[in-house]
Amino acid sequence: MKQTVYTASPESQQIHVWRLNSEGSLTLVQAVDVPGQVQPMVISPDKRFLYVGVRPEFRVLAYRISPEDGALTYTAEAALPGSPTHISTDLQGRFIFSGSYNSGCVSVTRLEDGIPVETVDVVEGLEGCHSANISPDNRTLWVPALKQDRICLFTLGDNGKLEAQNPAEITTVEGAGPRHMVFHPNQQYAYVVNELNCSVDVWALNAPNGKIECVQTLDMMPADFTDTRWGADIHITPDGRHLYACDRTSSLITVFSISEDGSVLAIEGFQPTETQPRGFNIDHSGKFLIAAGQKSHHIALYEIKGEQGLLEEKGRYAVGQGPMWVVVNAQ
Ligand SMILES: O=C1O[C@H](COP(=O)(O)O)[C@@H](O)[C@H](O)[C@H]1O
Repeated sequence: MKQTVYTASPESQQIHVWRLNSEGSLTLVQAVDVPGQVQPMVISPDKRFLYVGVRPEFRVLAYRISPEDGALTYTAEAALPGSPTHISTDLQGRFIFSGSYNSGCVSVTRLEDGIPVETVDVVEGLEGCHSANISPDNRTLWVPALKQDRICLFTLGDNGKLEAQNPAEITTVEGAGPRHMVFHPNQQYAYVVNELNCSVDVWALNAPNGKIECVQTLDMMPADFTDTRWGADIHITPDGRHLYACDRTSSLITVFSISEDGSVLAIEGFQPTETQPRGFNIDHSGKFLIAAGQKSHHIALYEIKGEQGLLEEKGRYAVGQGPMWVVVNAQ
């Protein structure tokens, strides 16, 4: 398996393309100058395109990915109705979703043979909208509205229209601030990092009462932490055994183990990382984690070790200014 890591650095308007070597190192393949401050990124399900959200002119750009070395070639773009805070696609590569914190909306952009064409729906009134996450059955879009302590649930139509479900939302405790989330590979649980109180909620997708239910809430900070909580990102290994979430004030990545059925998390340790880790990701073999330091202007590569999934640093690399998003492609 050939793997490529992409990092976005909005302050220097660059994407860095890295080959992930199997022994645990990165080799720079390309530094791409982007026409705008590049923030969120996602790879198309068929692995042919990297989509990136840019500002101050709100757009999604599509870069074609070279099957040889992962290098990028600018291909197309489409306008977005709000500043892109997070972007993702549906599992069939028919639509791009963009969540906008500052504009308080989520939008759907139609793709034609991988090319972004037009906005087909916008839902407003989602204060602090921080991400858009399609469920493993490609049917329900989960959209955390951080400032409203709720996650809105929409059914994705074949035409890309979003229809509020009944019930239309699930709610966190007051002041939690749901931000990013991931699904367990067994499709039974979702894990949400809450930015403002630095907790992680475990949501059962098919609770016995037929509802989506929060079955565990865990404080992700060390017991003696008293500073301002500022959670950011969350990722799970492909085998569903380990979960990681980061806090930007402490520059820590919290390491969780996950019970066999996915329902229970336990904290295994805390990994100090690059300053202000706003984004990180895990490779497709589940062996490596790459974290971006928004204030250190470096990324760090870690090996995921043993039963507990603790992290061992393998190297750190200078990137552009203000790196904040990491995605990994496997070809
Ligand atoms: O994590 C955060 O994100 C929001 C939105 O970010 P933006 O990059 O889309 O402007 C930010 O305003 C908030 O302060 C921060 O904690």
